[in-house]
Amino acid sequence: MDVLENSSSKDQFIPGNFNPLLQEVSEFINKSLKHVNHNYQGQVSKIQGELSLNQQKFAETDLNILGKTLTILSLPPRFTTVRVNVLKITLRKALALIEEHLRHQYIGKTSPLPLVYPHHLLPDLLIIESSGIQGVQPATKEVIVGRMCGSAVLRGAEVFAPGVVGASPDLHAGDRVAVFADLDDACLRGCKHFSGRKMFLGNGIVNQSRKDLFKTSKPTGLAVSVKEPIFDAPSFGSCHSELLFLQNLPSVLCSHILNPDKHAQVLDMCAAPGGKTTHIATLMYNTGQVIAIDKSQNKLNQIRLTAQKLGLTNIKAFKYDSTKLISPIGLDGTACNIGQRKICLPNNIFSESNTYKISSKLNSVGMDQEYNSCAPPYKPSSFRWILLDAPCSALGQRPQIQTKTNMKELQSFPIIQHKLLENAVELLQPGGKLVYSTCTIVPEENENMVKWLLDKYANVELIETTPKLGKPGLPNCGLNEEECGKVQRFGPFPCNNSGNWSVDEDTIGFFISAFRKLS
Ligand SMILES: C[S@@+](CC[C@H](N)C(=O)[O-])C[C@H]1O[C@@H](n2cnc3c(N)ncnc32)[C@H](O)[C@@H]1O
Repeated sequence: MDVLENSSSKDQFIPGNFNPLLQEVSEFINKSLKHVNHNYQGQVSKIQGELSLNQQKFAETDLNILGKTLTILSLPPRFTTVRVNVLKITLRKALALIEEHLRHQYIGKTSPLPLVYPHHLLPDLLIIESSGIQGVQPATKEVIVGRMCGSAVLRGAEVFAPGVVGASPDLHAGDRVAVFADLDDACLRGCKHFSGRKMFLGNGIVNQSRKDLFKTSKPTGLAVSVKEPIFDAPSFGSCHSELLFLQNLPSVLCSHILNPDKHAQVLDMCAAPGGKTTHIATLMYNTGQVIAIDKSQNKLNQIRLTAQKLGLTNIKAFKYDSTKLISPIGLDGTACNIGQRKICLPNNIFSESNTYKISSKLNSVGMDQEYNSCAPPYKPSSFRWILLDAPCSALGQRPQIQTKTNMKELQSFPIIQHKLLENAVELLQPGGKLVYSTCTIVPEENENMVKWLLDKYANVELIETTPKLGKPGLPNCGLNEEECGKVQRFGPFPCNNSGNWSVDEDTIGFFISAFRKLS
C-alpha cells in the first residue's frame, strides 16, 4: 500500500507513483481484488523494474496490482475511440475528417500528431493513438481548476473560465502557466496561493488575466489554452457530432455483442445518456424500435439530442424506474404489452409529465398512439433483446483523479443490480438475449452478479460474448473456468511486461456478460 501512503504526503502528481483516490475506496477495491493479487503475483514479479510510464521506473513497493490499477485509473487511456455514424459517412471519409481536425488542433502543441486508423475488428470504430504521458515540468505561475475540469483537461480539453477556482496574483493574458486540479475541493474561489492537495495537469497560455477571471461570479470563455499537457489526448468538443461519437471501446463492443436483428424491438433498461442506445439504433439501420428507459429526465433529454444529431428516429425514450418494469395488472385489457395500444388508467405511472417525446413528429395524434403503445410497464416475456448497462460504482472510469464515493455507496450497487436483473430476466422472451454490463472493475458487481443470476434462474444460461476483445472473468469469484471464458473483462489493468498496451488493453475498466433464456 505504499502507493497510497505516499499519496498523502505528496502535493503534486508524478505519473507512475501516485494516485489520489480515496483510501476507503482503495481498500474496497483491494478487498475485492485480494483473490486476484495471488494470481497476478507471477506476472508482477516479471515486470518488476520494467514497467515504465513516462520513462520512469516503478519502485519495487509500487508493484502490486492495486497500486498499478489505481495509477492507471488516474490517467486516461492512450487511445481515443470514435464511433462512426456509418448511416451517414464511410469509415474512410470519417478518418480523413478526423485527421484534418487533428492537424489544426496540434498546431503549436509540443506533442506529435496522433495516428488515426480503423479498429482491427469493430467495423464502425476509429482509433486515435496519441503519445500519452509527456515529460513536463510545471511553469512558475499557476491556475487551479476543479476536479471535473481537471479530468476534462486530461482528456484533451482546454480550460474554460467557469472551471477556474484559483490563480497566481500577477496573472496576465499571454503568461505561461501551470494548470493544477484541486483534489479535495478545498480551494476557495479567487484563492491566490493554494497549498492543498493538487495534481499537475500541464502548462498552457493564459487567455484572460486574473482580474478578468474573477471579476464576475459567472465568468465565460477560454481561460487557458493547454499547450504542454502531462498526458497528450485529442479533443473533439462538438466537432462533426452528426457523424462522429466519442465512445469508449468496451461500450462500443457491448452493442455489437447484443447484435439485434434489423426491425427488432430492443429494450435498453438504463439508457441515458444514450451512447449504447444510439449505437444499437444504428446497428439496426434506423429500423425497428429501441425502447430507452432511464429514471433521470435530464439525462433522457440527452438521448433525444444525440438521436436527433445522429438522425435516428427508431428510439422511444421513457422516464421510468426499471426495477418496476413488469406490468402489475396482467392481460385484462388495461395491461401494457408491447405492440398493443396502451390504455392509461387513473394514477397510472404513464403520463405526459413523466414520459419524453423523442421527436416533434410524435405530437400528432397517430404518432402519440404509437408512442403510448410501447410505454412501460410491460408484461413478462416482452422482449427478445435486452441491454442492462447497470448503474454501478463506475470504478473503471478513466481518468479518476479523485472520487468521493464512500464504502456505503459502493455496497449499495449490487442491491439495485439484483433488482434490475430480476426485471430483465422476467421481460426476456424464451430464446431471447440479455447483455449485462458495468463500467467497474469490482467483482461484486460483475462475476459475482453473474453467479447470483445463474444460481437464481435455472432457465437462464450464460452464453459466449463475441467479438472477443477483453480478458476472461476473474477466477475465484464464483465462476468456473468455462464461465470465465464466456464473459469479458477490461481491467484490472494490463500485465504484459512491455508497457506497450494495445488498444484493447488500454481501456476503461468494464465488464460484459450475455445470457439466453431457455424455454
Ligand atoms: C451506466 S449508466 C448508463 C449508460 C448508458 N447505457 C450509455 O451507454 O450511455 C446507468 C444509468 O442508469 C440509470 N438508472 C439508475 N437507476 C435506474 C433505475 N432504477 N431505473 C432506470 N434507470 C436507472 C442512471 O440514471 C444512469 O443514466
